[in-house]
Amino acid sequence: MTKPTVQQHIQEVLHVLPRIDADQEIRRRVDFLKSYLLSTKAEGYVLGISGGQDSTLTGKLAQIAVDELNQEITDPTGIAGEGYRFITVRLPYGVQQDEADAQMALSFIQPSKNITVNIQPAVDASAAQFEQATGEKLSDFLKGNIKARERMKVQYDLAAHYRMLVLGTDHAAEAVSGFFTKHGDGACDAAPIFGLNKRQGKELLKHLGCPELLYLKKPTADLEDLKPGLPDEVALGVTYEEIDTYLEGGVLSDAAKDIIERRYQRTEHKRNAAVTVYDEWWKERL
Ligand SMILES: Nc1ncnc2c1ncn2[C@@H]1O[C@H](COP(=O)(O)OP(=O)(O)OC[C@H]2O[C@@H]([n+]3cccc(C(=O)O)c3)[C@H](O)[C@@H]2O)[C@@H](O)[C@H]1O
Ligand SMILES: Nc1ncnc2c1ncn2[C@@H]1O[C@H](COP(=O)(O)OP(=O)(O)OP(=O)(O)O)[C@@H](O)[C@H]1O
Ligand SMILES: [Mg+2]
Repeated sequence: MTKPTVQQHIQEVLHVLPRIDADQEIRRRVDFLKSYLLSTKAEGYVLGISGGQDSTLTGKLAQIAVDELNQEITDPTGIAGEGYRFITVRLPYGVQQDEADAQMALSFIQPSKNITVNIQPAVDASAAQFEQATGEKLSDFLKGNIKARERMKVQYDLAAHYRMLVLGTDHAAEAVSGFFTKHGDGACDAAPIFGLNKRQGKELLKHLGCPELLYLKKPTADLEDLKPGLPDEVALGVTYEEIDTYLEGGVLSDAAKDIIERRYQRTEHKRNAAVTVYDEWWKERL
């Protein structure tokens, strides 16, 4: 048997299908959220809503899941008095430039409850303490990762307080490039859109009746003070169209392929649990 190419290997590991049936994908991901929740003692899900594509999709699927559970279970008060809930959380760093988009996402999702926590005081305090302790300036880039980890922390605080689970928005186009903060937005209890690429995520949102603006806007991590709204594609040096084509097994330029595969190799540690003496993955070269 011939050895699979790196592209085929990645496609398989990340579970990407070259073609999807949007209704079927919505159904299986909502069902997954419902059955996983039922298999735990948790009373719902928590997720940060940014106004971007991934949290809009993940949030909508979560709300459908809890709504269906509450309809199907004859005594929804059986667990907590209010049935299952989905709590969204707005986590701006001060004032968010695309706050209107985040509000549009919330109107589309119609969460059971929304909470807003301004992460700026906590992030600024962390950065200031770091600088005082080391006597060195923290880069704007690394401060961006503090923002992502602060958002993770708030979501876990809420989940623990309300006896819920934290959702993540990791998907194939993000996983392949390792474009997330380790133990920041990369940390979660369940990742319902895993395996989809960016294009497929758009397709699901379209089927769900999402306002176009929320899936046609340029994806951004929006973490750097000095580069507000920096498009992911600029930071990555490759477009999502190219990443999606790669993940679907399509043909793209050698230059784009090379960027994707180098990123994949470099970020292997992010797609694994902390390395131990029993692991071998770090010795393997694709
Ligand atoms: N080989 C290795 N084995 C095990 N661990 C390794 C390692 N190399 C680095 N590490 C660890 O990983 C750390 C670096 O990883 P990390 O802290 O994630 O930092 P890093 O990958 O440098 O930065 C995160 C990237 O993700 C982007 N991001 C973040 C959040 C959201 C989004 C978005 O799309 O919304 C994008 C962000 O713009 C930035 O480009 C190192 O400080 C080290 O602790
Ligand atoms: N300002 C914010 N408020 C609440 N949650 C946020 C915020 N910024 C980021 N997040 C959380 O971090 C996740 C990762 O951000 P990411 O930019 O990858 O996704 P997105 O904004 O939903 O979609 P897109 O990639 O299209 O911008 C988000 O899905 C969301 O859960
Ligand atoms: Mg974003």
